[in-house]
Amino acid sequence: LSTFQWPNPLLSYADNQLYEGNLDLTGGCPTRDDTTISAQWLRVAYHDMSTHNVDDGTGGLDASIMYELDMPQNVGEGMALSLQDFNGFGIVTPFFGMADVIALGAVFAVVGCGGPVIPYSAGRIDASTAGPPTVPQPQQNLTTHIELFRQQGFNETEMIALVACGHTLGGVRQVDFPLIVTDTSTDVDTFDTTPAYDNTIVSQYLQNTTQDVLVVGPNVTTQSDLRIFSSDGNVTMQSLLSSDTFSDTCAALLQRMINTVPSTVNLTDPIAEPFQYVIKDPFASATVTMLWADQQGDSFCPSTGCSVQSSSIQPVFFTITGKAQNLTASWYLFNATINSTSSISKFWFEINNNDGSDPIVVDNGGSGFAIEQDPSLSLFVDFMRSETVQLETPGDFTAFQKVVVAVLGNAASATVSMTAFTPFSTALAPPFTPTTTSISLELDETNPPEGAFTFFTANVSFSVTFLDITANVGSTSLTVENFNLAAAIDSFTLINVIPS
Ligand code: HEM
Repeated sequence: LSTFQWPNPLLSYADNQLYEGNLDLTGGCPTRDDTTISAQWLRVAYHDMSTHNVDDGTGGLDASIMYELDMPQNVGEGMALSLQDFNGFGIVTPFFGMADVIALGAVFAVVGCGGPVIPYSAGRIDASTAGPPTVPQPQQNLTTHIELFRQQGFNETEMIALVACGHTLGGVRQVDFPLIVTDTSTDVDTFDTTPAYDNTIVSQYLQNTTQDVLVVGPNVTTQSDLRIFSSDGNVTMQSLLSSDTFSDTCAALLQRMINTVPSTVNLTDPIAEPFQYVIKDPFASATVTMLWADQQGDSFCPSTGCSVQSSSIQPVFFTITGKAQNLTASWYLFNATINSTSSISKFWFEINNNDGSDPIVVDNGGSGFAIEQDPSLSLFVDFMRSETVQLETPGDFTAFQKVVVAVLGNAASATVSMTAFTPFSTALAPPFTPTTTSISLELDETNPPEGAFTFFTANVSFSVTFLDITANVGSTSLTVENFNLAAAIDSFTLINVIPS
């Protein structure tokens, strides 16, 4: 059973991205530009983190890499390409920025090529300027590398392992490092013979069969992997010959790497398993019931709560992160009709195994899933009245969301507005920054007031994913923050307008 306390928008969103999200480009460890997408994503995460300074707590994984691509240490087409991938996913939100996406990318990179599942935390804060040029470069000496890794928070042993944990993927690109890869017929000289996230980088190094050009390349000055790997007499590399040790060591070090953030930033607890799924064992003949209580003072529901059984069950399609953990799960869906006068104060669930055992109560750690409401002023997005409108004229297709907001209270005199968040940047190159626009809502002519509710509406573009909605009545103001429009539109009515 889950220990996750609802509501927690950041943890919920991170959990959803990790287990059911869009970042699934790395499954099967696909090749791109003669390296792998995973290699490109992991390198971005390391370079972004490399601006950390343990001495003053500044820098770290903060998306400052978006402003650092012209620094020589960040050469390579994989950098801009990866950031374009991340922008294109459109998953940044007002509370989940590019730095969180870069860190999530590292998790997907490693698991996509068969490596361990790195427990993921969210909550990074995006920088708006470049950090210092502190990414290690191959021509620097060992003393410099030890000092750069110390500044990033890693000791010498950790430095050796972390480089091996990185250089199990990808390789060195000839056009960017012509003095390291001298054969101009080579595009990318890979560090080892397998694209997989495995310890071949270690075994081939120890067997003297390595092809890593940062070990055996023609230029002694740029043999940085050789200097680093051998710096403790190969003791650390020997320990990584065990694939379990390699996997565990890399998972721990890469988790620390992606959690290296400015000291002012607080990350969530790590997500090591999906906490939205409270039924852990397959309950073959289980019945799942949703219960709810009405607002205090009203007595529409019996004291045991109103209840409804799940109306349908859908399979959960897990990302590679879930698949790597051998997870299977189902969504139980509910259709509850709630009395508009007595309303709802909280809901919870009961799972009955139908085998004579006591039902399992899922009630958010005892408090229930509380819905806060102020009877003098409340608002919500009305999923039933909201529409996805598609206009199909020959040669032209436009679509938008008609968002309908229900306002309870003295709504005739209300003014309603919203801030719309668009995650995608239309820039062709980094930095990619989201945009917000202000929209005022009008009284909805097509939906006259009903019960105690008045309906307001505005059209928003398809690229908008999150809304902050504010209603003002007299001196009272109410804002619903971070409404996930992208998730809601699945439930909107689809209207196709095809002019004759
Ligand atoms: C002294 C430290 C390091 C040096 C000097 C170094 C240097 C390099 C160089 C020169 C490349 C070739 C880049 C290109 O051609 O695009 C490279 C690639 C790469 N590095 Fe490092 N690196 C270091 C540490 C790390 C660490 C700690 C990680 C991650 C944990 C890492 C991850 C990667 C990855 C995944 C690639 C392959 C990129 C691709 O194939 O697109 N490196 N590194």
